[in-house]
Amino acid sequence: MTKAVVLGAAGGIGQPLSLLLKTNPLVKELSLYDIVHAPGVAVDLSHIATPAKVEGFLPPNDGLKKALTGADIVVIPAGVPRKPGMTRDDLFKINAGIVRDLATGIATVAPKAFVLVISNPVNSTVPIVVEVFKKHGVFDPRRIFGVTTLDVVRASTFVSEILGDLSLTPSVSVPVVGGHSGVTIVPLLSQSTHSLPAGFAQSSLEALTNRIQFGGDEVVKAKDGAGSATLSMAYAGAEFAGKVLRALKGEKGIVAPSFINLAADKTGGAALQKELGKDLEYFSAPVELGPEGVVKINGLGKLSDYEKGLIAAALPELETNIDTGVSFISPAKL
Ligand SMILES: NC(=O)c1ccc[n+]([C@@H]2O[C@H](COP(=O)([O-])OP(=O)(O)OC[C@H]3O[C@@H](n4cnc5c(N)ncnc54)[C@H](O)[C@@H]3O)[C@@H](O)[C@H]2O)c1
Ligand SMILES: O=C(O)C[C@H](O)C(=O)O
Repeated sequence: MTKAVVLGAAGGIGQPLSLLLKTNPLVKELSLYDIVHAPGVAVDLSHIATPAKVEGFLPPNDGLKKALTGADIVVIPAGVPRKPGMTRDDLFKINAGIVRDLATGIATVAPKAFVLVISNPVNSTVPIVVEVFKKHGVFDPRRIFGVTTLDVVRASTFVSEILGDLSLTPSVSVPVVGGHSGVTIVPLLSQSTHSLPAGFAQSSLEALTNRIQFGGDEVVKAKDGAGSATLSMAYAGAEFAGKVLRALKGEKGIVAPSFINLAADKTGGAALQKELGKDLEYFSAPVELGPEGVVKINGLGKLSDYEKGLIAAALPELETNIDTGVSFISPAKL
């Protein structure tokens, strides 16, 4: 009986993500929690003819506790989205407290659940969840994930557009590593399953890289004050959750990039830190998933000189973002 929980389920991401989870045959129970509207969203979804039993909860009467009881996987899209002119870091003031409180609930009620963090800024909110779990003595680095799948989805789409054939998109795979904001998003286009056209200019490569790094801004601008990516994020979140669920069921060899604590695989994490030349505690890298979460952190593979430069440019901002998250919960550590 696999139980999935969405925290922030009535929001722009939460609703379509809950819809997609309701259609996933591996989900047998789906609990929706939000500070508003979750019971209504749950009743609506409950009429869909798929196996998952859906329930919705609000904060009163121990709603969070009831939603989380027995959870196997918890996805968190709770929090405020960007408006034009804002960076993801501008969301920290509000979202840090939201994520801390929800993480406290998970650490108390469902400490063994897989936690998938969507709320921005991911580079800081994941360390917040980890520090909360450490404080409760229930931290398992293999089970806490920052969802960076939207960057991978964008990279596949944009490369397919350049190749002039969107039908290729499902098979185009580009590793995207680092973190989830601006220059910390590092697409490794030299490792794309589908090569860019012969003679693709360096200036075009830089423009494509920039588009992947700032794809979120493209949506924020187009929505013109009405928020950020919701539908593409719901798709990406359901993709990643689907992989975690398949791994949980015992399927082997599933690999997906995710922003994780590098203690999840001590050997792979140390090797990655060596490659980076920096003892970062967190990084988004391709990880192999298993029934207990992260099995193996893969290295970066062969990088072009341009990609080496992108990684070097990402490291200082990543380090600052991580410190911001850690010190929000554990100021004495820094
Ligand atoms: N990781 C990514 O790639 C990615 C992509 C897109 C958006 N995001 C982030 O996801 C978050 C949500 O975006 P959105 O567009 O769905 O926003 P939204 O405002 O539409 O929805 C957020 C939901 O969270 C709920 N919420 C607020 N505080 C809560 C709490 N304490 N407990 C439970 N629910 C609470 C709100 O009521 C709302 O329903 C934002 O922080 C956004 O930046 C991340
Ligand atoms: O850009 C944002 O603020 C939302 C999200 O992180 C995205 O990449 O679309």
